[in-house]
Amino acid sequence: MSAYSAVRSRTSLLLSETSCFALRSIHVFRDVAQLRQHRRGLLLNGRTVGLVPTMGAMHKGHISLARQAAKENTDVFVTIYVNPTQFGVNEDLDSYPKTWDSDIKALEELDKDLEKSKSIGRINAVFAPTTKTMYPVLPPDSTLPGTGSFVTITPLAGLLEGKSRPVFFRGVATVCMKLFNIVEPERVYFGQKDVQQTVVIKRMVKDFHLNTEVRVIPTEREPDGLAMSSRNVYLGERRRRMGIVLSLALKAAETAYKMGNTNRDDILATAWDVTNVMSIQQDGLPPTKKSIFEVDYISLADPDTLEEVSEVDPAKGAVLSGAIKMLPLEAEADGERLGLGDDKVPVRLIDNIMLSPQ
Ligand SMILES: Nc1ncnc2c1ncn2[C@@H]1O[C@H](COP(=O)(O)OP(=O)(O)OP(=O)(O)O)[C@@H](O)[C@H]1O
Ligand SMILES: CC(C)(CO)[C@@H](O)C(=O)[O-]
Ligand code: BAL
Repeated sequence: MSAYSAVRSRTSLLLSETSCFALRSIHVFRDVAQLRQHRRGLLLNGRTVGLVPTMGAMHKGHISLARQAAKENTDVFVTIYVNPTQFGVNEDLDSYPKTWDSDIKALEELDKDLEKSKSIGRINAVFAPTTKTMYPVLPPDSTLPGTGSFVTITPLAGLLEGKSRPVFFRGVATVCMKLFNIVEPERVYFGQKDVQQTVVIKRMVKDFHLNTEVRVIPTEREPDGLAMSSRNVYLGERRRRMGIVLSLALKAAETAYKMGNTNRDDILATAWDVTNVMSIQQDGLPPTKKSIFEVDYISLADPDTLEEVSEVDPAKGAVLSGAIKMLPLEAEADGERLGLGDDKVPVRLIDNIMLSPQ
């Protein structure tokens, strides 16, 4: 076993047994009290904390959030917690990818890079709580109306993603309120990819007078335009190729807007043309070649309220967003590279483009 993997496996062991330990320069906390004590020390030394909430399964999108946080704060705290209350009862909580060792490795590599580049900020801590820590009184409830202490942000939480995932934003707002209360960060970092989440969190911070600044960081994409997402590991080569349909559709609609079109029907028709053509093409293929997807929604909405607009106000711009479901493959082709779960898991992909004010 290499020295590195020895450290890593020791880490996994320690994670399950202790409440706080240090990985080279990064502190790992499991409990609230130790984290608060550590955070208070930073505050007394005039240091600032940027919080990056994640569910782990790190990719370049997460790293870009942490990198930005290190530009604007002396210390970055990353949380890794797969929050049960944001998953509906039939959603993918149990199969959500968990990659602790490679997550920590990615954060350590980022931290080394920050040290080399003499960044003002460094990765200071990882908070990886247990569910008993995050939900200390009642077990997490994913049903509606649900029992427990929740933060609900209406009507925002019921729009767009909220129509298909009715408990999602209640769970997100609730866990983020807990994380913000525990860490008391100067700034919190969220990705543009989950645009509705950023709008919900900004509303929560404003309505509850939370003493933190919400920073939204651009979407990291693969070279062909697919938004990076932890769930992309479920896409084998065939579904992965088809996964770009949403970003292509949104790009086409953005082009219509940039050419001066502000009418909803015209802008959205451009996006639907792309999804319809690609869908018809797939329908004509044999089961070993096709990759079928369903469009959940394509939306053109106000950037603050996320209510649908019939005309883009050029002074304000709009959010163009969508969600598709990549369905399981009907049949596997010989020698085909499959994704995690052998392409049998339906995968929800979301994406958006901000139509900027003109
Ligand atoms: N491609 C991306 N670019 C920038 N930020 C991202 C990207 N993907 C995720 N993030 C942000 O990282 C944070 C943590 O997200 P999360 O751990 O859920 O990863 P994810 O890739 O969004 O996973 P999922 O597959 O569940 O959508 C969120 O603020 C999210 O918006
Ligand atoms: C913000 C978040 C970490 C809350 O669990 C999650 O919704 C995510 O990863 O985007
Ligand atoms: N990235 C948001 C978390 C989720 O989709 O469950």
